[in-house]
Amino acid sequence: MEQAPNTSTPAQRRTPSRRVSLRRTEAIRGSRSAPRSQTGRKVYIVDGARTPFLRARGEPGPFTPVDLAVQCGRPLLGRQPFAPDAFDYVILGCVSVLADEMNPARVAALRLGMGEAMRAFTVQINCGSGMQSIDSGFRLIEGGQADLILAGGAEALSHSPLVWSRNATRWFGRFATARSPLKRLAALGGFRPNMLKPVIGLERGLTDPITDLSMGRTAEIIGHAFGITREQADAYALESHQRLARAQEDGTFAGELIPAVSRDGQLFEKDDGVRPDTSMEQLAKLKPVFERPYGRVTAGNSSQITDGASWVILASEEAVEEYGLTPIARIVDSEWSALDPAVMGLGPTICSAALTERLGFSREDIDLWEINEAFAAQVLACLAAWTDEDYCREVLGLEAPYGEVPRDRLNVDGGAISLGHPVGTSGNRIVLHLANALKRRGLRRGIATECIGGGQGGAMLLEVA
Ligand SMILES: CC(=O)SCCNC(=O)CCNC(=O)[C@H](O)C(C)(C)COP(=O)(O)OP(=O)(O)OC[C@H]1O[C@@H](n2cnc3c(N)ncnc32)[C@H](O)[C@@H]1OP(=O)(O)O
Repeated sequence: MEQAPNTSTPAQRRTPSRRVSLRRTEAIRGSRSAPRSQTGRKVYIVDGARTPFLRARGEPGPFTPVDLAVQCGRPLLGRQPFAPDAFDYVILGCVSVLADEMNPARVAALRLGMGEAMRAFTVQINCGSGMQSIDSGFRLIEGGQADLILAGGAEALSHSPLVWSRNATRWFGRFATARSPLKRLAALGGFRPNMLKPVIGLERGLTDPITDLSMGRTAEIIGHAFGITREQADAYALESHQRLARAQEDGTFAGELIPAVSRDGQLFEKDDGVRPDTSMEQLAKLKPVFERPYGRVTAGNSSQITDGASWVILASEEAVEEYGLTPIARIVDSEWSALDPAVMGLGPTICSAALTERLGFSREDIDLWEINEAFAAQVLACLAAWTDEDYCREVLGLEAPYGEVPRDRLNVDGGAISLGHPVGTSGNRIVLHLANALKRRGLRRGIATECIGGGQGGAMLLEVA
């Protein structure tokens, strides 16, 4: 394992420089949660659905986060043998909440006709939000406080709010509160054209506020530390597109993907980020985006900026019996970890290893993996870390390397590089897809895991019921 480089971006140079060292991740050992007993009630994933994932194309897309949640939520609720008001809670992950959709969980619940008595809350833990919503529901059912929960993620990155500079906000405030025409005229005099330049919301949102590193830069850091080459990252990205294209062709997403219709009647049936015809040659032509000229992270091997929503229905054993539901998979347990934000992409290595260790499983006991593809270099760095003796000993506290995850067991139907990454949704989608993929392939046990901007990781272990 190489020491990470001490490189700096112009943004970093404005602030005191910060040494980035993987050794600092040792601190994460203190952040693992204490072993939990397995005496809680059983929690099942009984159904779920998502919208097509639609690329953000530089202008607000046809759906807001709540629109998306409603688009796949309505048919999903319609195919259940119970009424929508039978749920105990609606929980929704959403990172970029729109000002006119505050607490989107509750807005979605009401628009879905789940009744005024429906309790609903929104969770935000950056890219972990969609998985956090499932975990929050899991804990409520496990602890006996609920029997049926609708847990989702909804994100419309194309609608990311624009953030104006402080000067502009101050000026808008003064102008809006000026009580007389004279005062309004005076306030108008303070206007400067450069105030119209927004601090773009999405770019800031994809930059860590503590280290001032973009998410792409954090992938470069760990890619460099674990010796991931540009060719390896491109080959991984190519395979992601090929796998998604194959899954789309062979009907893998039937039932999981529900078409969406915009207010002006346009039908969206398929994920539109996939490039079935991309090649190593085309990928090789793309310039590094985050570290020029020698970096390995390009538009071709990064997750795409996308709009999309996903829901899963969680049920207790009692609810399964009462409504005659057919479980897809059981949530066995979950784990969260925290680490240096500059190497946030390694989050999955820590929480997944801690989860299997706590449950008495080894890496070989896991039949399928969904590791959210934030960046190819980031996923590959995680895989390399698990085979690195020093990393496994020093960071994960393991006596031997955690082991290799075979590529044919990982992200078998593509991932965020080909499909897109609506950040508050992806964690939900990978859990739903893992459950379906385990069942379809007749496999037993899987882990869905993801890195989380800000320096965290989340993992959830499922078993086919
Ligand atoms: C915790 C976490 O999960 S962290 C992750 C959070 N998410 C992120 O950080 C998002 C990461 N992704 C990004 O920021 C953006 O996708 C970027 C900056 C990498 C690229 O953005 P854009 O430049 O808008 O990408 P875009 O899709 O337009 O592609 C740029 C070019 O590459 C080309 N391209 C992209 N992918 C491919 C491909 N697979 N094959 C061939 N060409 C490709 C496009 O055609 C385009 O070419 P053009 O300019 O000639 O039209």
